[in-house]
Amino acid sequence: MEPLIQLKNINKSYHNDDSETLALNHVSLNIHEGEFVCIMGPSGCGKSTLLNIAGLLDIPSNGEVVFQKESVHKLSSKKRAQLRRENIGFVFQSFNLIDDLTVFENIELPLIYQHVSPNERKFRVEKIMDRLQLSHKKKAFPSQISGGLQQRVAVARAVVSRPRLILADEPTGNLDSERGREVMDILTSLNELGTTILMVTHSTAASDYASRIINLFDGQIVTENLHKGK
Ligand SMILES: Nc1ncnc2c1ncn2[C@@H]1O[C@H](COP(=O)(O)OP(=O)(O)OP(=O)(O)O)[C@@H](O)[C@H]1O
Repeated sequence: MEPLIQLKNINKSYHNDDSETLALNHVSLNIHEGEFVCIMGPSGCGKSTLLNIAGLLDIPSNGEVVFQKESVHKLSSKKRAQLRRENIGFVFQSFNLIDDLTVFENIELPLIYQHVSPNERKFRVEKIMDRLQLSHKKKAFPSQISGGLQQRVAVARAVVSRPRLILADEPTGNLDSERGREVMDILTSLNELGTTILMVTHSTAASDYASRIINLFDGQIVTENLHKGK
């Protein structure tokens, strides 16, 4: 079976003034539909850069990204954005919630992009708010709720449209262990229904949920392990 995402010999450098940082160095990686892959490694080793490239938010300096058989560098940025919107849900550290939309409206947004009917939108948003214990905050604005609640809103928004792929950067980072487990349980149940998950974390409690763990060091993949029992 064709992988959902193929990264072929990717390099990514950032140029600032007269310095250059090689954030990814000859990275090749295939992610298959239905996998739950975790990327780990020390701060600055290139994890977020890898996630941004796999999520079609950024393009590599060299190498090729193939997403659902489409060679991404051949696509216009508009087509790339469309592919992203239709297929990928993001749970990122900066929650990117929209300040002047309520919790309900933030979660509803991906469904509006997908032209889901208002009744179905209400049903799905209420269901996920209930699951993540957010219902009592549905009319609040992001600035009125804690960082942990904002993170759960970001998770709800990422999963409500049932994307084919979820990219998560430290999805449990701002949460206590019980709330963290709730988020991981949701990601796991989506994965069991076929959603592919690519997650970056420092937390071994979170990485325990993955079926494959990839360790990055200094922009390179150093080890890849299939998780026991998965
Ligand atoms: N926009 C940028 N401009 C310049 N350098 C950058 C930029 N983004 C990342 N870098 C550099 O690229 C390298 C990889 O960064 P990246 O954020 O991908 O690492 P990371 O493993 O996700 O780190 P962390 O765990 O701290 O989030 C680092 O040296 C970082 O300083």
